[in-house]
This record gives sequence, C-alpha cells and structure tokens, in this order.
Amino acid sequence: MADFRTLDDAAVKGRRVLVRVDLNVPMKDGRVTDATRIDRILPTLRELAASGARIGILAHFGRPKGEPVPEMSLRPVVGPLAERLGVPVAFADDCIGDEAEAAMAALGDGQAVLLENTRFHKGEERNDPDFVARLAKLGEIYVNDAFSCAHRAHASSEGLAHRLPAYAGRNMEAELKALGNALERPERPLTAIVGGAKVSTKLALLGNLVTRVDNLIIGGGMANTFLHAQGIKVGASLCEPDLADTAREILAKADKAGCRIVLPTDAIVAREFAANAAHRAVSIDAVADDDMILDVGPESVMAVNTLLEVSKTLVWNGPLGAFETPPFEAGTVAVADHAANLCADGRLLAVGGGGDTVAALAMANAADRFTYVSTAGGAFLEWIEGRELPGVKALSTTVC
Ligand SMILES: Nc1ncnc2c1ncn2[C@@H]1O[C@H](COP(=O)(O)OP(=O)(O)OP(=O)(O)O)[C@@H](O)[C@H]1O
Ligand SMILES: O=C(O)[C@H](O)COP(=O)(O)O
Repeated sequence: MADFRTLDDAAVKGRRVLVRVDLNVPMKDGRVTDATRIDRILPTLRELAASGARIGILAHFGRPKGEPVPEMSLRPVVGPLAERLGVPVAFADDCIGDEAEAAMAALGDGQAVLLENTRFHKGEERNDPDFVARLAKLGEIYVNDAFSCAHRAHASSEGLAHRLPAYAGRNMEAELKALGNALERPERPLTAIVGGAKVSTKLALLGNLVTRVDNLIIGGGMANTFLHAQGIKVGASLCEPDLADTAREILAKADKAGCRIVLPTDAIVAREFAANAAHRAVSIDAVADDDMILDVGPESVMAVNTLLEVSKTLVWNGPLGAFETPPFEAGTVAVADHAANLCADGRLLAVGGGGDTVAALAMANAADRFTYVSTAGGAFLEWIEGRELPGVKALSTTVC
C-alpha cells in the first residue's frame, strides 16, 4: 500500500479542510437511487466534524466537459448527504471564487459546505495550475477520500495534493486495504466481467486486463463495440465504431495471452428504451437495424454462470444490461445472484466495483454476499491492472 499520511496525522481543529469525495452517485429524476458512495465517506466527514474541522466538500457529478450544466449540479445530493451525516450541510453554487470563499469563511468548527461540481470548470480535468491555486485558496489542509476518482489526475483529485498538506481519508484507506487483502494474490482461474456504458474510457483498459486474467466476460454497452468489430450487426445499440480497431487489437492480445474472451451469444432487444418496452430475445446475429441491445440473453447468462462455477476469483465492473430500466436488469441480476451464491458457499471470491455496479448488486441482493464491494469502477479496473493511480501517488509524494 502507498505510504501516505492519514487522518491520524492531521491536526484539523478550527482549520479549513478540503475533502475530495466521490458523489457521482446513481440518480434518477433528481433523486439518489443508491447511496453507497455517500455512506462510504461518512466516517471521514464525521471524524473531521468531531475534530472541529471546517469542511469544504469537493466532488464532481457526470461529465459536463468544463461547462455548468444544471442537470449535473450537486445540489440534489445535499439533502441525502446531510440526512445520512446527521448534521446540516450548506451548499455553494461554485467551487471557486467569491461564493466559495464566502461559504468557507462562514463555517464554524465542525460545520460543512458542499461546493458545486468541480467539473463545471475546464481547469478541473486539465489539472490546470491556476484552477488548482483557486481551489487551494479555500483550504489549509487537503484530504482525499475518493479512491474511485484516484485514476483521474484532475485538479481536485491530484493537483491539490501538491499544494496543501495532504492526507488520505478513511474510505481511501479502507478501499486500498480491502482490495489488497482480497486480490493481491488471486486464486485462479481469475475471471473478470466488464460491462456498463463508459465504453470510450474503459475499453482501452481491457488491453492490459487480458494479460492479467484467465477469462474476460464482456457485456453491457461495452460488448456492442466488440461485436461490431467482429462484423456483427448491433442495430441502434450503444456502440463506438471508432474504437473497432482497438477492440480487434484487444481480442488479438487476449488470444496471444491465453485469455478467453466471452461475448454475448444472444441478447434482449427493444425498439424503445423505456420501462417495460416491448422486447424479445434474439440470437446475437439476428439484431435488426432498429433494435437496441439492452441486456444479455438467457443463453449468455447460462454461459457466464457456467464459467463462474469453474472460476476461483471474480472481479466485476459494469452491469450486463441497462439494469435501471425493467426488464433489462434480468441478466445482471441472474449473474449477480449466482456469483453471490458461489461466494456464500466459499467456492468463489467475488469483488464488484463501480457506482452503478454497486447499485445493480444491491438490486440483486448480492452485495452483502460478495467478498467485497468497492465504490470504484474505472479506478478499480486500473488498480487491478497494477497501474499507479495518480490520486494515490500524489498523496505519497506530497511535500509540504
Ligand atoms: N446494453 C446497454 N445499453 C445501454 N446502456 C447500458 C447497457 N448495459 C449497461 N448499460 C448502462 O451502463 C451504465 C453503467 O456503466 P458504468 O460503466 O458507468 O458502470 P459503473 O459501475 O457505474 O462504473 P463507474 O463507477 O466507472 O462509472 C448503467 O447506467 C447501465 O444502464
Ligand atoms: O464513477 C466513477 O467511476 C468516478 O466517479 C469517476 O467518474 P469518471 O469516469 O467520469 O471520471
């Protein structure tokens, strides 16, 4: 584990502490649908509040690309956060500038303010030194509790650690410890399931993953680009044709590395992406031009579950279908339940991670039966690949 300072080493009473957390929580119609990421940061926030810190909470939501996008405001998260924390949390409409500075100045010991989405500024993702300086002006101490954002070298997740005395929060510590314990020397066969919708940012990661795992099951929106790359028609499904070459390279690399790739052989398709839309199961080579693949089909579920029976370790990021919209949760739920049963029987060590993956595991009542559930998705995948995560590295190299 990285050698970093923790809250045990920080003297925070009466001091302005900037805490980077991950509030990129699953949301539907402006309501938080899974609060796992909120629950995991409570120990840090409670400890800081009890120690008399004046807490400025930094977080992002969605991918607004450096512009204020009202639908990606963090305001709807204030209520659930305050409720779970058990104390009021103020809100500032900007994370830098006069409003943010005034909000921080107004805090008493033990009080907290949530600052608006850091990604509303281009400087966040660019890790722009001027933007980092404007954030740093708000605090005297920096705590990074967002393991799930540690793969991003952004201003609030990396840059700040070089500007302020930096510490790991309790969630950051706990995630690194739990993942290390579960997966440092995984028993084989090691199987990974990667699904979900963040195709452009996660597909490239699979090139390394295939050299580390014995089996890679690809589902969700991620599978469609691979199917397309193999000349299979995916109709109106989520697909990134520009990444077809990358997908083919990954398949070739997997072949060379002896990693078995499992793609869906059938799918649940619909012509409308809506709850209870008319849908049907089709063979993967029978997807029509106006069909959307929204879940894996029953034959694919059976193949995945059979492979899990002969696996010793499972790592899973990304749901196998659009699980928030019934009935397209069926594939994800069936596989999650089977993995959880194998895990409960001691036949499989199963670790799942990711904002929506956690919600999907909870929907399947599988989360409690998994060995460990991480809040991290992309960061989890990069950690499994053995990459150094910039947000973690910055904590261990800080000079103050
Ligand atoms: N076939 C599909 N078509 C469209 N969307 C899909 C499909 N399969 C899965 N999804 C969507 O993928 C989303 C989750 O993907 P994502 O990659 O963000 O996973 P995650 O667990 O949240 O990981 P991270 O924490 O990195 O975001 C869900 O909203 C789900 O509806
Ligand atoms: O959901 C996540 O995995 C983290 O919040 C990071 O989000 P990002 O993939 O948009 O950087």
